[in-house]
Amino acid sequence: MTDDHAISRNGGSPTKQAKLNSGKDDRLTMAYLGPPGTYGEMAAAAFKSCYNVDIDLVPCPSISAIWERTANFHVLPLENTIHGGVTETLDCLLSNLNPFTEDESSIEKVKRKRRIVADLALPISHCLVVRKGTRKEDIRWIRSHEQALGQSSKYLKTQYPGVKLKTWPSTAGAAVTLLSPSDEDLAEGPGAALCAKAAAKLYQNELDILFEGTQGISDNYTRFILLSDSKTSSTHTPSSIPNPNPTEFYILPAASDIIPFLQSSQIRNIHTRPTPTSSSAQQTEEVNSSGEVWKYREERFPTLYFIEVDQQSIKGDVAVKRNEEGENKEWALGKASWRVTDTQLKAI
Ligand SMILES: O=C(O)C(=O)C[C@]1(C(=O)O)C=C[C@@H](O)C=C1
Repeated sequence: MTDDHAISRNGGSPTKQAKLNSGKDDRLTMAYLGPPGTYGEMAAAAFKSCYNVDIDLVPCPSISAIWERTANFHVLPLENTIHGGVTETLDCLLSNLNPFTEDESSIEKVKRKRRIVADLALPISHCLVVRKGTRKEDIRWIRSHEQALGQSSKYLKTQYPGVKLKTWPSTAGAAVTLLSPSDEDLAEGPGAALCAKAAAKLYQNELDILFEGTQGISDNYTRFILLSDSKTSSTHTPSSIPNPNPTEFYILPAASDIIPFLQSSQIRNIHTRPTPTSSSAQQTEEVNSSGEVWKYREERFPTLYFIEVDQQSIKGDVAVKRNEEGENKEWALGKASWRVTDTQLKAI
């Protein structure tokens, strides 16, 4: 597997990237969040195990780098039991609603064709790791992915009040920074990282686990989604059991677009994200009684909606509406038609 820092410096090995970009290499590729020891790596291994063909795992240095990477499959964390939606993932998915432009680059066209095909719920438990010899009372800062810090916020507030929290694109990447600290880190004193036990084990000669389970509860899960383009999903079928109750995903540009879904189906989930550059902002304003120009909420706080709908509950109206209004009104982002089960996950 490629070293994460090599990727962040070089954008991946030139030969491999050239092959991925050219599409001439027949081998299938799956982009996920590296370096080794991330939860994303575990999710990718689980999705990969459901295919009967060999798939090259392509580690990427951040969630947005996964989205920018050309590959047959993309593995993204979507939501977490404690900390909710993974904002970087939602922003990547919602960027598919950007207005189409004539001079759109080929990667933009490729990104528009990606659809969600499967999901899994990975159990998440974080370890607090330090360089060997560092004691609890020495720790001046703690680094991890925003989600791991958020999931552990109660523990961090009570056990490490006043300690500086630093974000990093991945949990395992945060642990790696302890191995060769930057000048800035050294100046701030000894630090710690939150990561999976798998990452702590990879560096067990250099790192110690000071505490296991910083998220505080045992039933903590992160849901990962698998995306692929229609050509890949039509030619490669997973061996996993189809989801008996699949869900469909949509991006909606206005809150009012949720109404037909509310009337005609069961909504399982709604995530919202601000979109300052969104074309959905309405250019309407009126003068209020004190002569002040009142701008509508949509204009000052433009928002996109990512909704998940129970497919079996969708009644005719939404289906008809979909055909009538097409992709200008709403964007279908695919369907989780299969799932890696908890039993399959345990076996990996
Ligand atoms: O940093 C990692 O190890 C990841 O796989 C990312 C990620 C996330 O984005 O939510 C995945 C699972 C955990 O919730 C923490 C971090």
